[in-house]
Amino acid sequence: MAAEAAHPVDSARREADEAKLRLSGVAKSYAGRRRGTVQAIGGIDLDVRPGEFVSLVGPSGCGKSTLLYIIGGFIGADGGSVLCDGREVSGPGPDRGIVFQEFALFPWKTVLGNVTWALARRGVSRKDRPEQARRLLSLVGLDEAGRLYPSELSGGMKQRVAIARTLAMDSEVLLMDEPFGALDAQTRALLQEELLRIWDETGKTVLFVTHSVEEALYLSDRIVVLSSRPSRVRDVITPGFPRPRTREQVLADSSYAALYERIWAELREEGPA
Ligand SMILES: Nc1ncnc2c1ncn2[C@@H]1O[C@H](COP(=O)(O)OP(=O)(O)OP(=O)(O)O)[C@@H](O)[C@H]1O
Repeated sequence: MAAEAAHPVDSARREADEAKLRLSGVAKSYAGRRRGTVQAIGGIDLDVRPGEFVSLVGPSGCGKSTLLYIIGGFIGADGGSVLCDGREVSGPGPDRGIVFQEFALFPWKTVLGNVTWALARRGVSRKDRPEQARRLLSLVGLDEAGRLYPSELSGGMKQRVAIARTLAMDSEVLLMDEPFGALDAQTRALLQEELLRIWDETGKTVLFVTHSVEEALYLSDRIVVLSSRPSRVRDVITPGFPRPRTREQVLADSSYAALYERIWAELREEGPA
């Protein structure tokens, strides 16, 4: 006997239950000193599934960073709700790690010290920290750099340490705010490849803010295009390039050019915030 087709309402409910992150009507305004109230986010609904890689693109100033900080629990929303694993987010938590564009390392600690700090915060025993820190540094390609200080590192190396430190927290959700925005093109391409490898190895759920349509297309399962301020979800694109993927395969895919043009056309229409 043929299997019964799932009832559409049941499958919608199951998908919702499985959401790692669930944003419902998230809104945020800032009280400006000179400009009056700035309504940054107008009401965002979005579900992110466990292990999914989702990118957020949108015009400058539309509230992408704000949204990430709300999900991280660093600032509160004025309206709506954010659920992580079905629990309301009310502040920062070990289930959500954040990587910023600016590397935010402790300059007085070595590379190893920066990563060990995060392991200590997570409650890893003193005995196990050096071994785990070395494993994480190896994962981001920094086996030899443990004794160096941040001032001795290139931008790309600093960002690798920042990623290792966030991985040390072992958060299931990684919130990444233009993590490669300050890097040169070659380093950026290398780190994109490494991020995909790490994501594949660790199964993290990633929400990734970027200004680069190429980057979003290469990395993501889904791309969320936000409108200009007060931002809403304007479009959600599922590129569907096979995984594991290489940049060359993605660029050569017959649907790449049309997707690229579609996202750019939407961003052009929205204009700057
Ligand atoms: N602390 C704040 N106080 C007042 N206004 C703020 C504050 N933070 C952000 N804003 C305003 O809220 C809006 C959204 O800012 P946000 O940095 O979240 O946008 P973004 O999409 O990440 O920008 P970009 O693409 O340029 O990085 C902007 O108009 C910004 O000026």
